[in-house]
Amino acid sequence: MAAPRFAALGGGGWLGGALVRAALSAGVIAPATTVVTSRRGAVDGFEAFAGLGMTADNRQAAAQADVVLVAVRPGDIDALDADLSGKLVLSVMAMVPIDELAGRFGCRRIVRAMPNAAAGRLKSFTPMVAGEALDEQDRRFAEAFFAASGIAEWLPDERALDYFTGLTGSGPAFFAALAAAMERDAVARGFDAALAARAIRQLLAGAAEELAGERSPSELVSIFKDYRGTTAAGLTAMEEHGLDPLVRAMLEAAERRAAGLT
Ligand SMILES: NC(=O)C1=CN([C@@H]2O[C@H](COP(=O)(O)OP(=O)(O)OC[C@H]3O[C@@H](n4cnc5c(N)ncnc54)[C@H](O)[C@@H]3O)[C@@H](O)[C@H]2O)C=CC1
Ligand SMILES: O=C(O)[C@@H]1CCC=N1
Repeated sequence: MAAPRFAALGGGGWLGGALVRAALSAGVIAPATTVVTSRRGAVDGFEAFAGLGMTADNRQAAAQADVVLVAVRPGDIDALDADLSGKLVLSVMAMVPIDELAGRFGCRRIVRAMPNAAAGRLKSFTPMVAGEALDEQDRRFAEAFFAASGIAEWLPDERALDYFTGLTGSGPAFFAALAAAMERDAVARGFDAALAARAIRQLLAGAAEELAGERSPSELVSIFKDYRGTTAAGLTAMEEHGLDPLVRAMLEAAERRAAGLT
């Protein structure tokens, strides 16, 4: 697959930058045919990719591209001046549906994708939804682009993407919140904050590797319950204090926000 002319609008940001660097490193796009836009016109983080273009001019960058990534925050979309008609558009913006993208930017070939904060570590889970006008080559390109920063999978429709926006898009923050709560508890019990921080970071790194192994999360929970020891006591307390309803409320709130209902 030859590298297309590519423009990343807002590509200097956290997520856009991670996606573009991953795709450049994987050879899905090429520095000489890629332009990253930012408000200032130049951003750090692309030093390894000689020949890559940078500009503040979204309209011009998009006009010269075949494929356009839109990676600004939803609140910045009104100020985004670009005509994307005739382009393959990849949007990672939460809360901006395909119909709205088509209406604002005049595009028809649209992929909405929802990577997560692990994209920079090439460990994103990235669900994608295809707009109606996509052809097979567009689908293959989107798969290659998002697979460069993790695992990319198609979902059937935007309702499913709204749910996954909470589940895996926001997911890293939910684990961060649990870890931060454990850290706060240790500090409240009088332990040194730096010690608590080191302990929790190592705990998370180890637990993540273990959970990515052969045993599923529910298998691991069940194995630990069988000991009828300290872990089982803590797990039972989690259940008794409403773990499942808490998780349901958390994911429903994120989903409703993704769907524009709150
Ligand atoms: N950070 C995350 O974990 C995830 C973010 N997203 C979506 O990705 C999008 C970007 O999020 P982040 O990268 O986290 O935000 P960010 O704030 O780091 O990046 C957005 C970038 O767009 C730039 N920008 C704003 N207006 C611009 C304009 N008119 N022209 C050129 N550049 C402009 C900003 O200066 C900034 O560098 C959001 O729409 C968000 O919903 C989706 C999934 C996960
Ligand atoms: O919080 C947000 O709105 C975006 C979408 C998923 C992760 N970050």
